[in-house]
Amino acid sequence: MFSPAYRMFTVSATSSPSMKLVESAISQNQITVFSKTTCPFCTATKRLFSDKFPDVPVKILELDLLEEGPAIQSYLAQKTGQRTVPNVFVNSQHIGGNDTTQAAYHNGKLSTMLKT
Ligand SMILES: N[C@@H](CCC(=O)N[C@@H](CS)C(=O)NCC(=O)O)C(=O)O
Repeated sequence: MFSPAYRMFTVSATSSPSMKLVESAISQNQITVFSKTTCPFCTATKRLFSDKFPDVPVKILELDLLEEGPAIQSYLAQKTGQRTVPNVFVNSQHIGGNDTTQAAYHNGKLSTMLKT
């Protein structure tokens, strides 16, 4: 029914190393930030979590330092519709970028999610 090329695409799209890395990071950590070391919005997000939620560990993946960074960014775009960093997850839920993360802090959503 499906051509071999279609099957190859489907298999790689559902079991790629970048997908596994992303899915395991967000399922195993309360907070995951996909970041780049050169990105000022990422710095603001990381600072928010370290300043306001110092007791909650944050998993940070710096995509510009990882060989699989571009593949991770592509998978995140496919998963969330968001191509930019930072790309933030809390309790496996997609929060968004820095703007939405800052807003979620100011409206109390982050505190509720992190029960602090
Ligand atoms: N409004 C976004 C801005 C994010 C943004 O522009 N990030 C830049 C890096 S500073 C980006 O992802 N550029 C594309 C890329 O690095 O691939 C937010 O609040 O997160």
